[in-house]
Amino acid sequence: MVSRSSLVTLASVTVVTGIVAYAVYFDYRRRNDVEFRKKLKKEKKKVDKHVAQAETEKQAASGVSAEELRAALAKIREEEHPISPGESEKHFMAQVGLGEQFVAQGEAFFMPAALSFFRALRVYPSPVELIMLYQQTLPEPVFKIVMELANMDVEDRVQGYYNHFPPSDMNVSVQPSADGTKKIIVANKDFEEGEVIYKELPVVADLDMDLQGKGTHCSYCLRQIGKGMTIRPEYDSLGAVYCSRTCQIRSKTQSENLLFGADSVLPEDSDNGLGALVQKDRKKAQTAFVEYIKSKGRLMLLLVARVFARQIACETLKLNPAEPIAEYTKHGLVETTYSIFDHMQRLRFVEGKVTQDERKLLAAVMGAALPGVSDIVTDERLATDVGRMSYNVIGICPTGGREDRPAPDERPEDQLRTRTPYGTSKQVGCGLYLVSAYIAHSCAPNAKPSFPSGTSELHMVATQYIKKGEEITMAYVDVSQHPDETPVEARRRRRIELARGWRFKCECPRCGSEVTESEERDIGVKGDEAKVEDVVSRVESGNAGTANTALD
Ligand SMILES: C[S@+](CC[C@H](N)C(=O)[O-])C[C@H]1O[C@@H](n2cnc3c(N)ncnc32)[C@H](O)[C@@H]1O
Repeated sequence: MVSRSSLVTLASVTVVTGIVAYAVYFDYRRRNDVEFRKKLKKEKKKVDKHVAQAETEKQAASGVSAEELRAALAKIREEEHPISPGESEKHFMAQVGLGEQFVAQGEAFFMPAALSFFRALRVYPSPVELIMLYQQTLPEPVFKIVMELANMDVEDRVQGYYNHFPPSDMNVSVQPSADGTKKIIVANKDFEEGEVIYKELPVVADLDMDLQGKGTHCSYCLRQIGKGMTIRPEYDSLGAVYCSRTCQIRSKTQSENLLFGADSVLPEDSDNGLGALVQKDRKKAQTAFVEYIKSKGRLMLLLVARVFARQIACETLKLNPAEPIAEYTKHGLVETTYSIFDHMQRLRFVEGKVTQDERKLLAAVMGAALPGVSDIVTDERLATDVGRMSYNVIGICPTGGREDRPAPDERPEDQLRTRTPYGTSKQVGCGLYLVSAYIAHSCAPNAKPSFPSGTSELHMVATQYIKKGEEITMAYVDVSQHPDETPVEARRRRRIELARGWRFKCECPRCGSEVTESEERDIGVKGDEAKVEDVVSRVESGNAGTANTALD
């Protein structure tokens, strides 16, 4: 048997790697396509039949050297990878078939057999399920080779993440902090004061609730729109408006259609009339969700919904052979190396609060657009993602922000806080910026986010000379001293805001030199309560534990 702890790790690791990407499609097929289910059953039967024969041929350990496995893995990685779910399914079936044939040839063919089974595993949406099936059906040496390969593959992928992220043209890299407890952003070259270090677009962004649907700002890029210049789609339950067709199309493709639109989510030829069938339910579910988030001001829930929708959109776009995938990859609509899920998983967070009703409302919207996908909205995942979102979003304040934001009516400790040196009260909305999320707070920062194009495009600007290798910092809160404050009061305000919003006691050099012992008390937090997901810290410390030792 595969041990439970190994399976849990494997499950999470495979989720981290983004193999989950195909799940949306496969899950849909499994539920809705009788032929597909039959095919899977047939494959299992073939494998079962083989077991009886393989039982008599059981070998000892794989005995394949690490070098040999690494070379084989490198070769497999160079092979063309199927992109569309249709291609993946074909590839899966072909590789399982090949593997069986090799196994039937006997021991001398165990290595090529294992390579085929491993190729199949790489594209299968529920790898843990398949591994369990492999364990029951494959000769032990073949199973061991498959597991060794899978293990190497996952480890390389997870550990290789920071070789791809941030993209090299952003002039910064992610490095461990001096005490090794977190990750920080470091400059890859020198920057003069006032120079733009990098520009970044948000993965998701939204207007504050009071501006939603008002017609004054673009719902996608958040730009202020002149009177009479708005594009208002015919149907949109959130009341979105746009400044241009480009914004409308990007928004629709990424998340708006699935959450608040009326068009079919699947391309026409894969739709099978589903679109027309679900239209009524869709409108009802959307209206209930919109009413809820507007009345409760649940901006973070809306942003998380957009992340879910964007992930699904990435998968459904791959279903459309008429659309060149390269186009979408160029605009970041389809990720090929690491998915949005991979990125999200690594963000630091404090667990968020989500009610059962909220989960049901969102699941209903998603399920009505694409039956089957609501399963990905679990209580646990939603709470973590809402926590991650609240913890990492940056306030968008073009030209220094606005003055007419309604004062929040929650208690200070429950108010929405976004990272912005201008103060959340000045923002028009907020967004999740993957690179900027890694920047630590300082009360004497060397950089600041600005929005010179009047949109959600963030420019990280050096506010002083920054030397190559130096850590980049920004202020999460307004660190200036207001006219009605003494220096002690200003310090206390910013430290309390940091404690309430991000649950840490600021340890920046300025606080280190200014804060007296008596001021240390009463800010509501002792150390740092934020965390990264267990599986991420385990994998990053090289402790994944998924090797062939997974056998009890
Ligand atoms: C620099 S890290 C970047 C987060 C990154 N995603 C990670 O995995 O470590 C940001 C975290 O460091 C801590 N932090 C940031 N600025 C800090 C400060 N001035 N004093 C103490 N802790 C700070 C907080 O826990 C914050 O969540």
